[in-house]
Amino acid sequence: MANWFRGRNGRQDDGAASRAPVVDEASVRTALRDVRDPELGRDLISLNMIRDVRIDGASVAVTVALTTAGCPMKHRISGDITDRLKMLEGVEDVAVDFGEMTAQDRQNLMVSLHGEATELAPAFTEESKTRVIAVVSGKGGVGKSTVAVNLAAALERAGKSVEILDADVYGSSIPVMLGALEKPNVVEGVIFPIESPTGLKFISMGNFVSEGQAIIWRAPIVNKALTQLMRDVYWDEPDFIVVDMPPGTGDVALTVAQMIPKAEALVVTTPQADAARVAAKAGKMAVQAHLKVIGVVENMAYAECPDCGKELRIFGGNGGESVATELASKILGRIPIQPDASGEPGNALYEEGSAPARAFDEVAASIAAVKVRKKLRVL
Ligand SMILES: Nc1ncnc2c1ncn2[C@@H]1O[C@H](COP(=O)(O)OP(=O)(O)OP(=O)(O)O)[C@@H](O)[C@H]1O
Repeated sequence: MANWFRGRNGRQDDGAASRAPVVDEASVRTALRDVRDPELGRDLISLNMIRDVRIDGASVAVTVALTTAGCPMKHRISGDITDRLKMLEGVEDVAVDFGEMTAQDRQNLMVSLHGEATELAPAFTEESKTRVIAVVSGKGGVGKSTVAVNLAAALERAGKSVEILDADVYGSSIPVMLGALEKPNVVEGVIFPIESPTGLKFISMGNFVSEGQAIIWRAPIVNKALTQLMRDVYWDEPDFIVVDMPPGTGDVALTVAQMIPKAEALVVTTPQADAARVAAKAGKMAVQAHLKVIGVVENMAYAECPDCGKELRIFGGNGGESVATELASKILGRIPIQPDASGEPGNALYEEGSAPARAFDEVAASIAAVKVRKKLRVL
């Protein structure tokens, strides 16, 4: 504990007798609830990382127990603590010391992050407040992934916390769409969602394989991998998890639907009759797996005439209406064709206020307005 009271400015206590504290320990601990571990996403107090608080006059020193002594986030944590504690009235110097968690501490931490050894992470259980929106489609290429990421962004704009699970293992496009191709952090067997440049958190099998590498696993292996994503990823029990489902009515889509019976299916179609026919089938499969169909999104519904602003129905058909009727559901949104915001890596999100973004805001508002009855957590 040498250098105990050394602040960021490097000033050191000269060993003088202790002085009357300007704050008490409870205020320091309350303030530290605002400081999050950048990797684990929770505050340092609830993670039980603050081990010691010492106050001497205007100097405060804290000891932080890290999951591993070589934690690369050390400096950031130290800076965040210093900044926060210096906001307390009277505090002039802050010193941050680091220690390491014991094996038992780490075990306790994992249980608190991850729940007991249940089949799926707490967010996917019936008792959790998290609503799971499974975005399904019949045909590939109708814009299912585009809808998934833009819906997630719209829910965030509406003030909700959101994470994305890319379950479209064979065609995972979310990492490219969000411009985040890095591998996820794995701490003590827990996988942490990746944060895209815009702040959307997601996890995708695409981040575990090298870019361009095709996934050729057979269905049982894929099912196992998906189970792992729903069990071993640290889903922070956000308000919503948006799942980009595999297209169609195949084995993998069915298994995912069966694994999360509390999920609500959002069916994506384009106006064309062939897309609508298979989209309705995919919706029925979701119903068979006991998912509730929450609504239909008609993507590429029209293009806006640049001169007169009128709707130009480029594709014939009224796919959205027919899917909604067949599934006894309703259309939550019609998304216009707007090619210039899409297609480029990291550029799949429509700009806030643009016509498609506004259409997604309406979809998000309708979904957020649904009242869901959840089971009580069994203690
Ligand atoms: N409203 C839209 N306007 C213009 N282009 C769009 C729109 N929606 C999607 N697209 C484009 O269509 C293509 C397919 O979209 P996307 O990848 O979202 O479809 P998907 O149904 O998820 O496909 P897959 O099942 O093959 O993954 C992409 O290039 C995307 O940018």
